[in-house]
Amino acid sequence: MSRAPFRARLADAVAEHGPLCVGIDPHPGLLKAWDLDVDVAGLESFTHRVIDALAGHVALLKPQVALYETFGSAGLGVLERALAHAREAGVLTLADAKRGDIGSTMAAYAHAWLADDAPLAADAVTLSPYLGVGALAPALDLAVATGRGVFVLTRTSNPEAAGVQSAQAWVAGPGGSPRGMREVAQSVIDALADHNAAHAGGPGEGTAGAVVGLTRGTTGRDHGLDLSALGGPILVPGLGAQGGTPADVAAAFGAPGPSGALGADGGPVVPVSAREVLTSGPSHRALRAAVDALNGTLTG
Ligand SMILES: O=c1ccn([C@@H]2O[C@H](COP(=O)(O)O)[C@@H](O)[C@H]2O)c(=O)[nH]1
Repeated sequence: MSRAPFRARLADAVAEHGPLCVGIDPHPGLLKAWDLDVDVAGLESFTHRVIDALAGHVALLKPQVALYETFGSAGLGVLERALAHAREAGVLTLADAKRGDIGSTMAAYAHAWLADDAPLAADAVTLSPYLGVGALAPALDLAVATGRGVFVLTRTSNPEAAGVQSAQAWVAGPGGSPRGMREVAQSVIDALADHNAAHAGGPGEGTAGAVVGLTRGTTGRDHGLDLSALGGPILVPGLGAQGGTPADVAAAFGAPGPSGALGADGGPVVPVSAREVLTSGPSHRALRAAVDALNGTLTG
C-alpha cells in the first residue's frame, strides 16, 4: 500500500492537533485508579477508552509495548486489536518497543512492527541502536518502503543512561571516512542524519527520527546535541510524571513554528506524556481536557 512518508503524516497531524504525543501506558496503578481489574479485560477497556477519547484529538498515540507483553500472548492480542482500532479511527500510532538486534534478527523485528501485512504493524516503532546503528538497516529500509517511521534512542530521559550515551567514541562517517571523536548520542544522530539526507525529496523523506529525552540535563539547549542536520522527527519523553515541563521543551527545542510544530530544524518535535494525561481519566472529557491544556502550554 502506498502512503505519504510518516514524517509528513506526523507533521500534518501536529499542525491539526498540536505537538503532544500521548503514551498509552496501562500501569496496574492506573487500571485500579480507573476502577478496572488488573487483568486482560481491564487492559483492553483501558486501551480502547484512551483511543476512543483521543483519536481525532491528538497527533500521535504511543502504546508502551512492555505493559502489554507482561500479560503474555493475551496482552499482545489486546495490543494488536488496539493498533487496528487506532488505524480505523485515523490516529497515528508509535509502538514503543525499543527493538534492536543483529541484522538478521532485526529483519524479523522490522517485519513485526513495520510491514503492511504484520498483525502488529504501527505507523512507527522505537529502536535501540546499541548493537550498532548499521544493524538497524532492515527497519530503516522497510520503513522507507512502507511509508512508516522509526525513532532511535539517542539521549534518553532516564538518569542511568548518561554513562553509555555521553561516552566519547571514535566514529567513522559514511563509507568509512573519518568523522573523529563524538559523543555516542551525537554519533547516533549523525548516522540518522546521513540516512535522511540519502532519502531527501524521496518517498522515505525523514524516516529516521530520534528520541531525545527531556529531563536529564536539559536546561536551555544543554541536551548538548547538534540536531540541525537530523532532518527527521524528534520524540521528547519526560514531560509531566518524570519532571519535565512545557517550558523545558521550549528551552531545549525552541519556540513553536507557524504551524504549531515545535522546532525549526527538521522535526516536528513531539513531546510525550503518558501518566500525567492518563491520571486525568477515565472520562473522555477529562482526558481531552488534559491534552488540550498541555498542547496549549506547549504552543502557547
Ligand atoms: O527516553 C525515554 C524513552 C522512552 N520513554 C517512554 O515514554 C513513556 C513516558 O511515560 P511518562 O508516564 O510520561 O513518564 C514511557 O512509556 C517510557 O517507557 C521514556 O520515558 N524515556
